[in-house]
Amino acid sequence: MITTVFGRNSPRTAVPPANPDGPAEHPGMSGGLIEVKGAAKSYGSTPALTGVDLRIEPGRFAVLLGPSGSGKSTLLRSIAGIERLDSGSISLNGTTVSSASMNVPPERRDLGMVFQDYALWPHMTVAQNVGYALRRRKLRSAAATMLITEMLERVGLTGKASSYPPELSGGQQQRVSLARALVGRPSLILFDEPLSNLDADLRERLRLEISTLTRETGASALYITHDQSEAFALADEIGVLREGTLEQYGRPEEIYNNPATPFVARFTGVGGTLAGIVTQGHGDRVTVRLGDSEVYCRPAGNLKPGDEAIVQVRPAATRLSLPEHSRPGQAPNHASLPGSAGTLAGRVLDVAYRGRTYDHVVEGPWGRLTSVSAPAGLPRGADCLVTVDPEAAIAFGTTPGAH
Ligand SMILES: Nc1ncnc2c1ncn2[C@@H]1O[C@H](COP(=O)(O)OP(=O)(O)OP(=O)(O)O)[C@@H](O)[C@H]1O
Repeated sequence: MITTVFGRNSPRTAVPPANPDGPAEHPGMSGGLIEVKGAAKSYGSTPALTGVDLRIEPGRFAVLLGPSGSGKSTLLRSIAGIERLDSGSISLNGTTVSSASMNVPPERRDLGMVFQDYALWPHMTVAQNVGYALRRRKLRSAAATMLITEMLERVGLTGKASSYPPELSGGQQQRVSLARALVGRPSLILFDEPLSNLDADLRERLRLEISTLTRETGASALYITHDQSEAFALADEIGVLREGTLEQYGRPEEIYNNPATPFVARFTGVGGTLAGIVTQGHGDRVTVRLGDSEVYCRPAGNLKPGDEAIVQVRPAATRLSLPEHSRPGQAPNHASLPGSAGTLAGRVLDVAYRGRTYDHVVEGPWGRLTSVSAPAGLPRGADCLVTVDPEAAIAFGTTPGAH
């Protein structure tokens, strides 16, 4: 985490950014093109970004997802102009704004920002905070008042124009911050984990408002979070960062269905990672032996028999059933035929009620799956079968040079 006057960790009374707001030069523009090329940045001997390339098309809502310390804030703050790159460049709408030798200040970048800690002026009213974003527009005060009133209405704060930020709840303060970012119609809006300080219910509601209102303005957006469900709920495109490197950037479906690396798969939701040996390939399927069982998977890259592999199983890829000996009178079920999904015999270690379904933790000689869902709960200790859908079980080679 970073602490600066602009940072997420600054206290509620922090001075807001020099310009957390709207367009200085091109009011009324819609989404801008953002191009990041070879962006690198270290803090002393700690690398934060190690050569990131990223292109966000105009009007797209991009989300950067990554664990703590992966470089999300550094990239966002470099795009904002708050941090300087060591090498590489950033351009907005075709104009270079950051490079090793130059750094256009935030207030000249035609962007708005929403921070985790709101960064509102405590001594200004709500209307003045929002109006701060319009100060460069030299609007007549009646026109500015109209824009501010409209914006406050949009974010559900009609009647709070004369309140001061410390008189508002966290959710209301974040709405003021959103109004301030949107009112000037910048071509780019940056979101620095804006929902992290809010409770679950409010997070959900505000997330929807951020999504809807931002898309209505037509602005491009870059949003950082470590929460995969937030990323998938908001994004047109998701970028997954790890240790200062962008491991993959693409549509949510691409990221989920074709994760480029085991890390991307793990960070976007897996219900288990199982280690085994590839025994067969059938075109776009491989068979992986896990102990005395086999599963059928989609290979990430080229895998051949004998390769060591890990299988990342998406939670939606499993189906739970009782073994034959627990279903008297039923014919044997040879589920483990090539081309069909493999079945793993195991035992229920834990079970949790999740509303419409039950989530089971199932263990066997092949490993452990942590999120096996079923409409009815099996008791702890019960023998069971887990059928794995090959479409959502992805095998990555782990033999050096295997792919
Ligand atoms: N001002 C700073 N001084 C020294 N090191 C820093 C500074 N800011 C970031 N770093 C380091 O740079 C790396 C990337 O940090 P960054 O804050 O960009 O990651 P992040 O993904 O946003 O993490 P978090 O979600 O915890 O804020 C980390 O190793 C971090 O410790």
